Amino acid sequence: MEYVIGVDLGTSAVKVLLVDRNGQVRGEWTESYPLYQPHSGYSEQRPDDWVEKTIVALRRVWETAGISPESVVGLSFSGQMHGLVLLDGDGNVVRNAILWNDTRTTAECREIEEKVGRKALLATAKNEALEGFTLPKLLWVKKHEPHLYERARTFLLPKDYVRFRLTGHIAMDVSDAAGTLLLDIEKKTWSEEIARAVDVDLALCPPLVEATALVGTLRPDVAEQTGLPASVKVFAGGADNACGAVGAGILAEGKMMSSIGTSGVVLAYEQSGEKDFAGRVHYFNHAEPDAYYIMGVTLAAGYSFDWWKRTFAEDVPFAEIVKRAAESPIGANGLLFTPYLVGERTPYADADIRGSFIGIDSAQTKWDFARAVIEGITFSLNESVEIIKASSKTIDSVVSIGGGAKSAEWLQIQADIFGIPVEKLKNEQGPGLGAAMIAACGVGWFDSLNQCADAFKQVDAVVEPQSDAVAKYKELFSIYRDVYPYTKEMAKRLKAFRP
Ligand SMILES: Nc1ncnc2c1ncn2[C@@H]1O[C@H](COP(=O)(O)OP(=O)(O)O)[C@@H](O)[C@H]1O
Ligand SMILES: O=C(CO)[C@@H](O)[C@H](O)COP(=O)(O)O
Repeated sequence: MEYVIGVDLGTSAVKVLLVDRNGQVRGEWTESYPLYQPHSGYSEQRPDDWVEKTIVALRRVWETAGISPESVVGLSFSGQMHGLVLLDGDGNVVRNAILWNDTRTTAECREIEEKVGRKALLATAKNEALEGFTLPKLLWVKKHEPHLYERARTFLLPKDYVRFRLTGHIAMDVSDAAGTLLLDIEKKTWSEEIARAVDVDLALCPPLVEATALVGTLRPDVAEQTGLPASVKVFAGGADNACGAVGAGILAEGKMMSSIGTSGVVLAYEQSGEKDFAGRVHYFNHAEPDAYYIMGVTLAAGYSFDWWKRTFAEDVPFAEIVKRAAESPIGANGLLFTPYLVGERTPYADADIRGSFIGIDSAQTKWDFARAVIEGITFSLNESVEIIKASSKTIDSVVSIGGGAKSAEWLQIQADIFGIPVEKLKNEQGPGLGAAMIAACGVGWFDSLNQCADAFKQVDAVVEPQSDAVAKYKELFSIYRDVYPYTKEMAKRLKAFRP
């Protein structure tokens, strides 16, 4: 039996899946790494942590599955998007990576809007200047750490850096490059116009490849460390949301995905790259060549849940917290939560907003708070569902992936808040599966990602919305929506007191 490997470089951990020709997951291994948040709004990771942990996970996955490593024929990647990795001329990392959920770059976003022009930005990059994207981070380093910027010769995104270290080849795939704000989304080339306007040398941009492209094989030293054969074919791979969409079979119009990882994402397939969504949603190239997707992003989805657990119930496992939270009624006995712990993206592009609990009552317990957190995260995702529905897409169901899809109770809350049936897959690791599917097509097992998805995607259950719950959540959602405008100015005034 032959196998392929999908590596998902997430924000909380690297998750490696070993998959056979029938799409059965034969092995899984996860290695976590720290996130550094020295100030409010800052979020960094050490790129070499990603490499070290990926190498450990690649060895452990075949060892624990008890297979011969010689039977692994292909490998590909899915990665957290937008993070800036700067390399010097010798391929060494110049500073810690600045991640997608780092919001220190509001001034740089305004600078991009002013110099490129919002109209030109939306025509070429198809997206607004948001703090999370890569170009504002590049400009921040240029302004605040000029000595480091001068040393930089190339910039990469997180999974591209790991792939470079594993194969020795420098490249960035188009689906991830779409999140830099430097890509001409329709032409799939670096935009000279944007680079010139903000005075960034295009020589910093790496060669572009499709997510499905073969980029090389493993370096001999990496083969030795991982125990895998040096002949393993390595395919570029894509942005985690693009790969999540591949793994969830979002490869045709009318299909939608919700992902609750560290971030929260609601995504829909888009055949054309020529539309104008006026920046209301992110509009990126898919991992499938010549396809696109639109999505809305909640910055702190699983991250809010993580924060709550860390702060109020450290020793209680996630699954147990969800179970206890589900015992609290819909609306958590009158408590509402907004998940703006690190600012927000969709629908409020606001780096200064912070979260709230509204309606605290002496009768509430800590499990009401847990329920409010879970509901608040899902309300935030529902803002994106509403925008996508309004963009004239007919959506019959949503495929749920990510850590948040592990709990049946949370899947029911998603179905009830979205008012749409929610599909649960056998394995919630959509991005890792999508990466494995890219490798499976690359080594010739399938002719197309669509054909591979038909064989690999395994729906475990469909969770139907319950009409009583849908009605109650509709009412709660309208209260939830009022919290942002009422707290916006207060959050700005509190900024001076944040660490
Ligand atoms: N059993 C569970 N039930 C619900 N949510 C969970 C469970 N286990 C983990 N999570 C949530 O999933 C998140 C991790 O999801 P994951 O998709 O692995 O994230 P990432 O890709 O960002 O590393 C955690 O932050 C946590 O909030
Ligand atoms: O910034 C975005 C998408 O624009 C995030 O979705 C990142 O891609 C990180 O994803 P997770 O670690 O939550 O999977």
